[in-house]
Amino acid sequence: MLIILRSTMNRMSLRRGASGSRPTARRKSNLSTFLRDLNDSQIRAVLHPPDIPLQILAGPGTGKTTVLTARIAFLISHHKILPHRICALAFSNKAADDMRIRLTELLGERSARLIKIGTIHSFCAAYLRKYAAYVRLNASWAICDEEESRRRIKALLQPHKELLKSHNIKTNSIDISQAVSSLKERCTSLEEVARCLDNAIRLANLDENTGTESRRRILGSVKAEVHREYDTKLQSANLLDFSDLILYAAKLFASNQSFGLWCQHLVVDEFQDTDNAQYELMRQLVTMNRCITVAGDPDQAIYGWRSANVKNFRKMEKDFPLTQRVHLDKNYRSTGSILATSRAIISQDKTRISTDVIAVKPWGFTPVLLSFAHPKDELQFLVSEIQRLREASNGMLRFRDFAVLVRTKMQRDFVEHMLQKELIPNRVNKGFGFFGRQEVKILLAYLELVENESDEDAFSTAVQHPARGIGSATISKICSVAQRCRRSVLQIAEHNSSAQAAEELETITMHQPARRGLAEFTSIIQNLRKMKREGCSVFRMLSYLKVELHFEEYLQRNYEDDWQRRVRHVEGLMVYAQDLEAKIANEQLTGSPLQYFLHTCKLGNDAKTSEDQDDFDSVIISTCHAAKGLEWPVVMIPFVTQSSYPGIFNKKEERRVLYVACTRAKALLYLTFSSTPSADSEDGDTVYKCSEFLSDVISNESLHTTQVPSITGIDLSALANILERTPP
Ligand SMILES: Nc1ncnc2c1ncn2[C@@H]1O[C@H](COP(=O)(O)OP(=O)(O)OP(=O)(O)O)[C@@H](O)[C@H]1O
Repeated sequence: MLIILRSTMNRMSLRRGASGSRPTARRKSNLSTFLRDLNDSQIRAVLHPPDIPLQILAGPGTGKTTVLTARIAFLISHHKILPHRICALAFSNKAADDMRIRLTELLGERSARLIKIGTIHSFCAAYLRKYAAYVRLNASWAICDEEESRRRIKALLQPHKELLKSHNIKTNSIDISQAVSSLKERCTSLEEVARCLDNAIRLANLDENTGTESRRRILGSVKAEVHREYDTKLQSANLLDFSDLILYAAKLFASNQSFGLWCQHLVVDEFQDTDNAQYELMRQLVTMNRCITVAGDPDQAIYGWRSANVKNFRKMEKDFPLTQRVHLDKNYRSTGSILATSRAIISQDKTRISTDVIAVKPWGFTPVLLSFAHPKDELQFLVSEIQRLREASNGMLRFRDFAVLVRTKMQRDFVEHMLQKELIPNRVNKGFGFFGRQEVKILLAYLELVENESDEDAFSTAVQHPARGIGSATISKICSVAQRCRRSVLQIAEHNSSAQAAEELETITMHQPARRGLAEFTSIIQNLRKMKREGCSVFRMLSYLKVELHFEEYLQRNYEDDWQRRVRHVEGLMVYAQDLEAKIANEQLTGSPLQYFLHTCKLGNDAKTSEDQDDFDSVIISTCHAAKGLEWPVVMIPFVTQSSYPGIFNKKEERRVLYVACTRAKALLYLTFSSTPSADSEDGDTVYKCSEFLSDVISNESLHTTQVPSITGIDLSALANILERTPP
């Protein structure tokens, strides 16, 4: 079969030769040159017939993403599938951006722009903007992000606290938030969620038991009631959380199969991390054409805590009985020694489906494993090692070639603080994203209220920043009036609703300055609405806000230490708005530009910002989860103690987390730990042990060393060879 496939490629090259330097021909040449560099299994996956469902199963660094990109290019250029009839779902915005960049190189900008590439959430949002009415959504619906969702659940849990306490039941809003999203991610439809909630509440009412059983049911009933109330409140505020996006889109596709007709091929990366609801949506999307390609690695399934279900590989085989598999087994990223050490970690799990890989690169430098007395010494060592390697490599290694991967946010802050103290340029890789910064959130809140006047959260943030003498007590009274009178919170604030509401509002005690402040606030919102009606761009709305709120002075007054940085973030937001406008000018936009902008911000916390540009030379600090799909020449993993890996979490999944982290390294890997309390512990006297996941590494001397690599002379050439760089 491969001979036939290779001859297809040759024909493509021949055609290129005949047609000279025409752009299309050049692109074909790009693709055929690209295909020529792939190995046999990769080629088999790229050229697999489009109408036979395909699973690409492979370990880390084996080229899954590379192959998916080439497959899309091949579907378009060889099988003549129109670009806009292909849907490619990536796990993150960054991964989607990278895929589009690679496809632009292979197919040219015009074709690449037409392919529907994005995260599953942004894909759902686009559909729901266009067809909101089909699933009974108000057209101006907005997105409730994780932070807001948690805040809402915390408030709803409050009234149940007494009951829980009286039964000695310990829980908190984080547990309940997780239960809410986990139920939505496990279910495959909104109806199923409703049925599960009904059942939980019915069971609790039937309960006549005492003791543990009774406590379990009370907790179940509280979870279900909070969940139900949370959903009702979201509905009345015209909001969808991230899980709702999937469930509503699934409802849309289930309601009418023709919605999925356009999709002639669905491509899914990181399939191991899809949950049940997402799988169901994908299944519905391809019900008609049944053409689907997925790629994934069960060893890299690290989102089980978010209900990702690795069994979806089997489910797919059942739903699409013709499914075939291609295994990729050559790792192009890491050296042999890094892979061997990583394998010693993951192979401890005897129940895993083995997807072992062979290193294409040489054995290289043995991973460094070191213990320290204290975390400060540990980080000090990493800092001096970064400096030493940069200098010793004569500039071949730059700051951006180093990544420090951590397990928790507290560890991340600790590392960030240390690097800053030592004047090492650094940046945090997603997670605590750009759109979560306070100054950005304030401006977005004003715009959110313009788009959705029922958004109480946006109202609360906007009306209090800058301060107008309106406190949280007044805000919650305004919100209560809105709920009682069934009006939007903005209508109440504007005195622009029923006589009953006006009367109720008069009873709220507000000092004169606060009344004036509220009037000024509503007039700003009115002006913004007028701008929106007149078709003003989001950029102009932001410019207006910046001036009207004297925002720079506000930041200067309130953030003495770092106001300049915050001003830069505001400028960054405005550039983002401008870029997006340029982008949508070429696209068929669904919904209003402002709604599109706001949805993109909510879904784009991991999107590339100006700081992410390749020319920004800084050490990356990332959680292991956020490092998925990425790679760096040097990876340092501090705090590899038993209390962090696995800590209190699921052992199998945490082992995979450490495995994913190690396999991000191309040439050098450092694993360190300290015996005194780790950065995320307040536990003064405990002695920490090295993670049990490293026991097989420790017992095998060929898999680790306590000597740091010398990278002078011959070693420097070896490093250059591994990284395919020119030695200095
Ligand atoms: N045939 C090949 N020849 C040379 N390099 C390759 C080949 N295939 C992939 N690579 C390189 O290997 C590295 C890993 O590829 P890619 O990111 O596509 O792998 P992956 O399987 O998606 O990785 P992971 O699942 O670990 O994120 C990249 O630097 C890529 O350019």
